Parts: sequence; structure tokens; C-alpha cells
Amino acid sequence: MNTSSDRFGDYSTIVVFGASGDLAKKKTFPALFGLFREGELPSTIRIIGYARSKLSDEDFKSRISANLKGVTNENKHKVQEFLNLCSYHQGAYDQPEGFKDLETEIKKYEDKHSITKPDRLFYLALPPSVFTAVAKNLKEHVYTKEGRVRLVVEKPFGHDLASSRELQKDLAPLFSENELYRIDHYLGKEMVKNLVVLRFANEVMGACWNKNYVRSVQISFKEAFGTEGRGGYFDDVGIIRDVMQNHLLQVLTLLAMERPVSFDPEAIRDEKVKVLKAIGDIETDDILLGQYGKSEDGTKPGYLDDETVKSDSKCVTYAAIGLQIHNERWEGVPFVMRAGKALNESKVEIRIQFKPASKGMFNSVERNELVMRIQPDEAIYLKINSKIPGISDQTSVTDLDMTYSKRYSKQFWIPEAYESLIRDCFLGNHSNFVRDDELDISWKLFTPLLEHIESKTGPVPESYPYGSKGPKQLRSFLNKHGYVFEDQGSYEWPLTTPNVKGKI
Ligand SMILES: NC(=O)C1=CN([C@@H]2O[C@H](COP(=O)(O)OP(=O)(O)OC[C@H]3O[C@@H](n4cnc5c(N)ncnc54)[C@H](OP(=O)(O)O)[C@@H]3O)[C@@H](O)[C@H]2O)C=CC1
Ligand SMILES: O=C1O[C@H](COP(=O)(O)O)[C@@H](O)[C@H](O)[C@H]1O
Repeated sequence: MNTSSDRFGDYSTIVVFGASGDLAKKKTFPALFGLFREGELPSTIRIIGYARSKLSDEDFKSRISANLKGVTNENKHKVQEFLNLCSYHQGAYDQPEGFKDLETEIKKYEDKHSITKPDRLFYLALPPSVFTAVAKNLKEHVYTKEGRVRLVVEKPFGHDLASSRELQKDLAPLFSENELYRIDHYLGKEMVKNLVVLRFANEVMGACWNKNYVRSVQISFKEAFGTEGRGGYFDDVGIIRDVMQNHLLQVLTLLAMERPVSFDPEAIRDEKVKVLKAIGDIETDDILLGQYGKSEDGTKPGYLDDETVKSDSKCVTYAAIGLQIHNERWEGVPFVMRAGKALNESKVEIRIQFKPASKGMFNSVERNELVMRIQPDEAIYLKINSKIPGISDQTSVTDLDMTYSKRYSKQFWIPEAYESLIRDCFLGNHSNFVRDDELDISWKLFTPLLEHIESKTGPVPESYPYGSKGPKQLRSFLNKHGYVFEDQGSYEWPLTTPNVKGKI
């Protein structure tokens, strides 16, 4: 696979802002360690954690070491080697002093290694309220014209179209689009990265990937836990901003875009933008909204039981949205995105249901369905009709199954999303990052819907029990959008023992 590369040098500096925070502890530092452990980061780089909290180097290191993953007896020495590369720098986000000191510290390291063209990666693991202040101070005090600078920004990139544009307007004069890496961590997930290959490296897939064969497409995100502990954050956000406007929409664009001319990041992102532009307005009767209540047995709390949320909150914790893509390939094919918290299971998957086989020989065979499970346990399987083996002349549904855990050995390293994306930043590959125009169109699409939902007269979400499959109307909503729940007959997974007899 050709991917463009502009790799940083061996004496680069990575600064993680918000290093005392949750994301840094749970994702950023574990990902940096994972890359180091696998030899994907040079052993000579410098990693600096920056935050306002008063922490000694030891405090900081013990904080980050608690979450490092993939440590075995054979590689445990790598933990200390990694920690030796790290240090902590205390400073404010809105005052120049901390940044000036940071510049001195980085320069000292670069001078020691005679680096004249520095490579500096700044990772903002920070609330968006301080993005601009940090970006300004970085530009003024820690930027290098001689070398290369990359700025990684975490979601949320705004709250709606206006605030997203405001943020863009603030960042644009400071860092060029080429220097900006907007992370959507779903783009770093293995199965999401495989979509381009699955579609465009397999003629058989390409041939049926259109309105002539596909009846409906679903992108489904389910979490088996509620907003426990994050209600305060979630109440202003809701499930649509939290995972749909970004993660699921990114998956949809990769699923629906035309073939890019190459693996060049701009070629890929150009195609994503084209398909985003072809998505029709979201109709208000094409949505299903829910909010979870207590579990049926009363052991799990309802959303409104969280003291950090407004007692009469209409915050949406479940949404299903029907979309149409108005282009030659997809006209008339319903795309449904659905996402919910506090459901019966945690699973993210794509389901492409094909049109039924022609009648005549087979009057009751089921529709083919291609499932790509993003998590847990990545898998691609195609449900097909097959003759029941043996003396039977009946058909049954079975599957062509590529479950990664069965197909690839456990010794084989599949990077976590953040590992994969930080590696891309280091290599200078923008393919899996969100470009400014993608962001703008995605907010244009979702802002009217959000305004409708959040207006005083907006719809009241249907209550569903914690631990259930979601709102009761889901089944009819999916039917309305072309998805047929097939009678699975003798389908069993993973092993089938058909209970049928042949005709004499
Ligand atoms: N946590 C997660 O799993 C995910 C987070 N994100 C995004 O990543 C970013 C960071 O998230 P997370 O680590 O959870 O956030 P935190 O709330 O943990 O904030 C990170 C650090 O920023 C500083 N900080 C917090 N609040 C403020 C404030 N009001 N003003 C100035 N500084 C503040 C604190 O450091 P100090 O006071 O020491 O300076 C804190 O340790 C956010 O944009 C979030 O939306 C995205 C996906 C997942
Ligand atoms: O961005 C977010 O994503 C997580 C889900 O990410 P995953 O990698 O665990 O699937 C979600 O729980 C969170 O609410 C949201 O902010």
C-alpha cells in the first residue's frame, strides 16, 4: 500500500498539553508507549508532559506508568526506557512564561544533538476552551520556522457550525492546514482503516457496492454503559455530537465515497468531501430519539438519576438517523446511523443488506448481508444461503467468516486507534485526520437537526430501559429504512448442527 510519508527525525520533541488529564493518562501516553515498545518511535526522542498542576517528575511518571499496556516479562525493561524519555513541565496555558521556558528546554535538547531543523509535535489533550490560547502561545514562543511543526487537536471541534467556524478562524492564522492534525480516533481503528482496502482492492466488492445490489446500510454504535461520571459533560453534548457528527459520519464517508485516485491523503479526503456534499438534509421525521431510564430490575440508574444533569433534561442518549446520499451510486439507498448508551451490549458494526435474490427457484431464501464488526473482536462476515450439507435439499443461512482473532495470531500487533494515529502524525500522513472542509460540511449537516432537537418545542426522547436494545420503535424505524429482519431459521453461530431431514 502506498502512503505518503514525511517522517519526523530521530531527535524530535513531542509535547503533550493537558498531561495531567484523563485523555493523556488513558490514551495519549499509553499510545506513545505502545509505539515505543514496538520500535515505532525512535529511542532518542524527547517527550514532555505540560500542564498547570503541580507535579514532580516522579509523580508524573508514576501517573502515566499505571496505564501502560502490553508489558510482558520480555519487554518490561522498555517501561523504564520509555519513562527516561519523558519529563514534566508545569506551566499556564494563557501566560507566556511557561511556553518560553518550554522553548528553552526543547532548544537545549536540540542543541545537544546539533539539530538545526527541529521537528516538534504538539498534542492538545485539553478542553477546547483553551485550544486557542495554547495555539497562540505556541506560535509565538515555541514555533520553529526552520523545522517542522505538527499540532494535534482533539475533538470536539466546536459545538455547532458557528462555533466550529470560530475555532477554525482562530487556528487558521496560527497553523496551516498542513500542520494541523484533527483527531477522530475512529479513523485509527483497524477495521475502519480496512474499509478502503476491502472496497477498492476487491473487484467483487466494488461490483456490488451500489444501489443496484444494496438495499440498506446501517452503521451502529452500542455501549453497554451509561454516562456514569460524565453526565455533566454529556448533558450539553448528547449522543449526536458525541459520536455521530464525527465518528459515525467518518465511517459513512469511507463506506460511501468513490474510489480515490491514490492513497495520497488529499485524494482520499477529496472523495470524502464529495460524498459528504451529496448527503441530503436530515428530515425531522427521519430520526428516532431516546433517553435511558432505570434498568428493568432497577439496579442500574436512569440518565436523570445522575446528579450532574438537569432534572428535566431532554438530552438524547440514543439516536437513529436516516440519511440519503444523492448521487449516481447511492440514490434511493437508505443509510441509517444509530448510536446509544446504556444498551444491552457494547458493539460497533456496519451492516450492508443486499437486495433479495430473484424469485422462481428460490421463493424464501434470505437476503445476503455483509457485516463489518469494528469492535469488539474485529470481523468481516458475509451471510449467504447455502445448501444444508448431507441428504437435505433445503437451504440455510451460513457465513463466510473472517474473524480476526481466528485468522491472525495473538502475537501479531494490531495498533490501538491512538497508536495508529500518533504514528501517522509522526510520519506526516494526514489521510486519517479530518480536513477543515470535511468538518464544515459535517456541522452544516447536523446543526439544523441539533437546533430542532434542542429547541424548546423539540421532541421528547422516548425512554428505554438501561440494558435494553434501545427505544421500542427501533425495529419499525429500521424496517421503514429498508432493513429486513430475516427469520434466521436454523442459523447458529459459530457451529451449526442442522436439524432437518431430506425428502424421499
Ligand atoms: N477523556 C477521553 O477519553 C477523551 C477526551 N477527548 C477530548 O480530549 C480533550 C481532553 O480530554 P480530558 O483529558 O478528558 O480532559 P480533562 O478534563 O482531564 O482535561 C485535561 C487537562 O486540562 C486541564 N484543564 C481541565 N479543565 C480546564 C479548564 N477549564 N481550563 C484550563 N485547563 C483545564 C487540566 O490540567 P491542569 O489543570 O493540570 O492544567 C486537565 O488535567 C478534550 O477536548 C476531550 O473532549 C476526546 C476523546 C476521548
Ligand atoms: O469520543 C467518544 O468515543 C467513545 C467511544 O470510543 P471507543 O473507542 O471506546 O468506541 C465514547 O464512549 C465517548 O462517549 C465519546 O466521547
